[in-house]
Amino acid sequence: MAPHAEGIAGSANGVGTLDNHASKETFTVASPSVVYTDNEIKSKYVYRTTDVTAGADGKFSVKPKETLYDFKVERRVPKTGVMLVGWGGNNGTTVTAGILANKRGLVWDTREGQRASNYYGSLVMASTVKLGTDAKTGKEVNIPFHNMLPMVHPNDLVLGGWDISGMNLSEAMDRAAVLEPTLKAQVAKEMAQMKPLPSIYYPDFIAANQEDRADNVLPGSKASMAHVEQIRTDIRQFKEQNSLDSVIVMWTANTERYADLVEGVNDTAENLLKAIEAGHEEISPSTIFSVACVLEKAPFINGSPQNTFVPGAIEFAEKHGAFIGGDDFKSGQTKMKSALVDFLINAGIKLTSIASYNHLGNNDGKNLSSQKQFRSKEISKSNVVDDMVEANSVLYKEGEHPDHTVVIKYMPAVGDNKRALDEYYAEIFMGGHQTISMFNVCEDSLLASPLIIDLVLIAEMMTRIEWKVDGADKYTGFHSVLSVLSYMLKAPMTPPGTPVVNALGKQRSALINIFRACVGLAPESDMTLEHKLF
Ligand SMILES: NC(=O)c1ccc[n+]([C@@H]2O[C@H](COP(=O)([O-])OP(=O)(O)OC[C@H]3O[C@@H](n4cnc5c(N)ncnc54)[C@H](O)[C@@H]3O)[C@@H](O)[C@H]2O)c1
Ligand SMILES: O=P([O-])([O-])O[C@@H]1[C@@H](O)[C@H](O)[C@@H](O)[C@H](O)[C@@H]1O
Repeated sequence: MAPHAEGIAGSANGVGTLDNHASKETFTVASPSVVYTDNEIKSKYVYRTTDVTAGADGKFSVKPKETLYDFKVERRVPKTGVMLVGWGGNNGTTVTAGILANKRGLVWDTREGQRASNYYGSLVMASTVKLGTDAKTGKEVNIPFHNMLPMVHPNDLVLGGWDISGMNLSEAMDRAAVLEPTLKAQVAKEMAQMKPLPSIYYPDFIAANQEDRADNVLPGSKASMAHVEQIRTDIRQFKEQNSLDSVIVMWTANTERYADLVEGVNDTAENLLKAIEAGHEEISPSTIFSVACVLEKAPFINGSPQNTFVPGAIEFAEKHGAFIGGDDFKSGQTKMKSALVDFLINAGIKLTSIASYNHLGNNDGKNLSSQKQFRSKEISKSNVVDDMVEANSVLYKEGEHPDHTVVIKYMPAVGDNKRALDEYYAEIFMGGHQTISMFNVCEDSLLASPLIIDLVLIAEMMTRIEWKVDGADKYTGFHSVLSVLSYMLKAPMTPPGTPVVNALGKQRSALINIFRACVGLAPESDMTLEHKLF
């Protein structure tokens, strides 16, 4: 039997009892619209939008609209496992060591003195949200985002996964060269017990320079239902061996080339299954994982830029009511871009060119040194400004957009410490120009690992939220494509036909206000009229 993935035991004391660090419910909503039972939080929520209709005269008719929704949140926090595809990589080893260190409260020596475990860079674990204002003092009351709803705590996550490299996680952590030796030494023994499951390897989808790592692969070098069934078995065994209630699967393996969209092959769910059975060359390993996860009802998130979710894969997820999300962690250079572009354009400054260069020396960079894999990344890094540009018809005519170039170079010497150099060039008042140059050293895996945690915690939370229009009989889940994950992703997937939002501020507000709605709270508008109308 294939070696099973030894996860991190989901307990602080290592004897199987789950030290439940789940979010402490630090508030109760006192409202007739919110009902708490032992198992659920039920809320009635008035969703207010504004319908706009363009008249023949070019003027808009604007009509406020109200929809009453019922939300239901399951309060019981499940024992949750995470299976990483690419577990032996820089991100996989770093996030595993990070969770282990946090679970054990490790501190370690560095040249700059002692450092302690934390979850910095995680929106869920290290950012706060405004709950409201103090009824007496009028001061803002802010709470950790993690406490908005009953969420899994990352310390309780059980980790496992697959890798085409059979190296145990301690050796792989050394190979990644991300963490301090004094920290690695404290987790090495436990990580040496963790061995990735053999994975699917179709050489044509990743760079040829990855071949020397591929010593832990399943038989077969192209799509087959046997691969789907093996991944399903792996997920079931992992769940059973660790007594898990749920499993989330995350692709943090190498960037694949784009799959060609071929009618009759990956355009529909039915054709996709047939193409897998026929061993079609255009079915990628990541798409095989997505099909297997859908069949196991394990949410599957793509942290890389390739088009894993071909139309047939999306339709397959929709048909099974399973959750998928992606694409491509938004960790450093692009996260900065989506914030800066949001600021510049919303300040009425006409951005006219963006030059985005970076070089890095990790294995991701090595894989991206191959043109087809780079192309996947170039696409995800380039589309991140589209919605912000299209929203401003004062600055940009129809179809007009800033020049935008993306360059990535592989420079082994810098390892995981990616150097991002950006230039933003803009037109300002009366023919002036503004040039913003930025040199941003991103320790890539230390920026991406907290995003992996956020994606897992939020995706898991979304499996425990249901909704219905008030008066309807049955509750149902959110759409299969979890666009609520967009804040963590460069090329956010949305339900087919719905708009993509890349503006970082809007993405964060959407997530927070959806969580607020689940406990019957109005969106946070920051109007603070209570401080203006008196
Ligand atoms: N800041 C970041 O690190 C960042 C940001 C955005 C996106 N990403 C993406 O995340 C992914 C992982 O990044 P990384 O730095 O950890 O890369 P990495 O190369 O260190 O790790 C990838 C791992 O995937 C394994 N692998 C390749 N194909 C596989 C398969 N079919 N099944 C299982 N394992 C497979 C490799 O052996 C390797 O261990 C890359 O696609 C990268 O583009 C990373
Ligand atoms: O989020 P971000 O820093 O723009 O994106 C990063 C790129 O700049 C880098 O070249 C690539 O190797 C990483 O995988 C990641 O995608």
